[in-house]
Amino acid sequence: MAPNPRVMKAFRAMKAIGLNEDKVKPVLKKLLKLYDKNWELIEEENYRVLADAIFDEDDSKVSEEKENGNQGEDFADEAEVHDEPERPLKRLRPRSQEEQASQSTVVGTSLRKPLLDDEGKLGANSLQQPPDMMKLQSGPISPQNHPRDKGKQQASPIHFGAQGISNSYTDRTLPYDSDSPHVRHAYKGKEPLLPQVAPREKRPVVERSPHAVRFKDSTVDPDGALIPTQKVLDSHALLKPKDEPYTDDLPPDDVPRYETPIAVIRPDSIRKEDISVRRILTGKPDDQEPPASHFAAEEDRGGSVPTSSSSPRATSELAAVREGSPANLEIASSSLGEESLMNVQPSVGALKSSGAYSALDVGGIGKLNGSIDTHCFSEAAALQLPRQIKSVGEDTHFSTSGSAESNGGQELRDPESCSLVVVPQHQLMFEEQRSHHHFNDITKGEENVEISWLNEINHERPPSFIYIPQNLVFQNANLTFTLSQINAEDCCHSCIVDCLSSTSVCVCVHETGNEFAYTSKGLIREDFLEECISMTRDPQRQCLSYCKACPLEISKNDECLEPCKGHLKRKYIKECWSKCACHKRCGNRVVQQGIRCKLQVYFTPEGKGWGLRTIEKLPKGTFVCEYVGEILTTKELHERNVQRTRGINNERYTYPVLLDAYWCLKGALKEEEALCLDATFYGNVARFINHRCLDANLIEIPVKMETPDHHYYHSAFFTAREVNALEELTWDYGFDFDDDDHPVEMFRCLCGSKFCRNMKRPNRSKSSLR
Ligand SMILES: C[S@@+](CC[C@H](N)C(=O)[O-])C[C@H]1O[C@@H](n2cnc3c(N)ncnc32)[C@H](O)[C@@H]1O
Repeated sequence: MAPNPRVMKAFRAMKAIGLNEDKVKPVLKKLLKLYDKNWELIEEENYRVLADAIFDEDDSKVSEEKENGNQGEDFADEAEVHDEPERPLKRLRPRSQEEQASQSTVVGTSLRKPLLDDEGKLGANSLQQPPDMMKLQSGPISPQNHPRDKGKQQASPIHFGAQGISNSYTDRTLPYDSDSPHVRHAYKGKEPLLPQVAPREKRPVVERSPHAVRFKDSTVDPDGALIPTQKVLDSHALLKPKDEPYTDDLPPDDVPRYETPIAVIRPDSIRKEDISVRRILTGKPDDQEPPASHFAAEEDRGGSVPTSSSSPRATSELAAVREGSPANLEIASSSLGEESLMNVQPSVGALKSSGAYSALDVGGIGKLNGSIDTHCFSEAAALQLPRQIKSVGEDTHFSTSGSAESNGGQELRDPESCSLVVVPQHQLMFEEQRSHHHFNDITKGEENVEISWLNEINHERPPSFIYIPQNLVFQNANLTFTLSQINAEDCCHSCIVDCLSSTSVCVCVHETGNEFAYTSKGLIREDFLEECISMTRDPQRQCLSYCKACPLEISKNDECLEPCKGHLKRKYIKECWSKCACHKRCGNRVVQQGIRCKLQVYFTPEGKGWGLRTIEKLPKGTFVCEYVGEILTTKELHERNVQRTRGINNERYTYPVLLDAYWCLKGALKEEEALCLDATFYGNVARFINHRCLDANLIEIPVKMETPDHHYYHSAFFTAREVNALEELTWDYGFDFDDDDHPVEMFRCLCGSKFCRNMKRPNRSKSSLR
């Protein structure tokens, strides 16, 4: 006779909580008798009464259990079960009573280890639990977190407490009924977090417990969270007597370690009030996300998200990314600081098809083979990635009722629906470490310092560009940095270490009036700086020179060559370089040392887009950064501008810097010598410096280094005054806003300076016009 499916189901439910058939059979028989074969009563609440009865029996009548355990009996025929009424093993009580009972009735019960099923798999919820959690379970269950209080309870993995546990079934275990939406879990001593959401402890079980079993095949936990499960290769490693207590001891060396990753993907049903959601933002304007500062503040409060550096996880992780659908990668962290992170390793393919790929490309992050470490969100905070995890809960049909049997993790395994990237533990650890601190570094590690970016205003992310720390020739620029080109008289030979403190006269200062531009503290000398500032700002002191045939005008290829509009003559700095005898750290080498101050790219609240600010106070004369970009000839620049106006390559452009300080010194420049820098596609952090009319806090000063040719030099920014921490760094682009002939479209100036030259700006007050 075919086995009764209800019996089989009861067995399965009990097996999931570590009760084998031998134990279940006799009790089930009794219950059937007792309830007059009313299966509904037995099946109710995931066989609660059955489990309770077994535990009661277990606790009080060990010997009786043997007697009742008629293992040979066939449950297929329920009619064979005695009709004789018996004392109920456990009465179904009203909830209030049950709660009381569970609070008061604490009996010692040994730990039960989840058993393997027939296939050698662990039960769907057979997650081990670390000792700290076990302890928590030994306390009384409170009405607030009573598992039956739907909407308040938090789910838990199937497990048993480490010490004495309540005799209440709900207190000690939770049968996982794949068909039942009523999954109940007890989590004593914890505030309930979410309805239908796996508890914090559940996800990172493997992470927290080095010897925990790792799972491979995906299944869905009762809360809809995805829990990959693993077929255990060596089941002996896990086959232990059911009642054997858990141990914290590491498994012996001969026990195979299961390195297969575990990951849990949460549906978006997570209540935001219950958790701190660290979300990788979408580009969607309607997606309201907490600002990055919120996250940072949360961490400052000893928040729940540890950094990877402080708590590297003990396992690899796995994540599902739904191809082709925008998604939301989330990190959830509870206020309890329990479960904290989700490491997401979306496939590059999936990212490419979404907005994530371009997001990752910012600062070259995408080069990290698509690995996203969401740890870094304490720093990164607002990096935008597609909504992927959200769709896991909604679109990929992961059952929130947790039907492992019905889903069986199929969605995860289905290449059509999800793209899984399984990252071996060692690799993840490496990538984590590698990417954690660099994830939000817009320089992608190219500078001495990391430069984070932050958008507290909206969901825009920094524009895509390739970060280069030094200028690169685009194509036709005539630049040769040969040593032979550098004359001996342009280099210092008698300086030993630091030219600034050298007793001999450094020849490198010949060009700059026999005075170094720098102080021993690495700042620009006050008088040098003031001279530069006044030559730039003071119209009386401005010295313009005019080319006979201006390269800028020639590059326009107009039929009628326009006269030169004039080029500002400027002071410049000459730094020592490779052919000099001094030390690399010589005081006359500042710009070539690269960025030293703490900077941040941030989204300006005034509507100027992204901007650059300092996050530390900067003294006057501090070198901030160089303007780095592609070195173009003016002709190449003109061609780019034409393309932009025609809508080709018309992304938001930066304003190229003309390297024109010496144009008039050499007579007519050859086409390939008239140079400029364009940071639109390749550039450094200077591309984010916004314009401010006249009283900008940065001044740009030409710096000569490796080439004696005047047509090429470095363009370096120094602070024109002391700049406070968090102040935006600005630079006067030198625009004439009324020049309709400007090669690139002029923006409406929002600099806020009382000297603003943009007469058409909307908020210009009459007083400022006077
Ligand atoms: C070199 S980029 C600076 C970075 C730019 N804000 C961004 O988001 O990438 C120059 C562009 O910034 C904006 N911008 C710079 N200064 C501005 C100002 N004072 N007022 C309004 N927009 C400004 C303009 O859109 C301009 O085209």
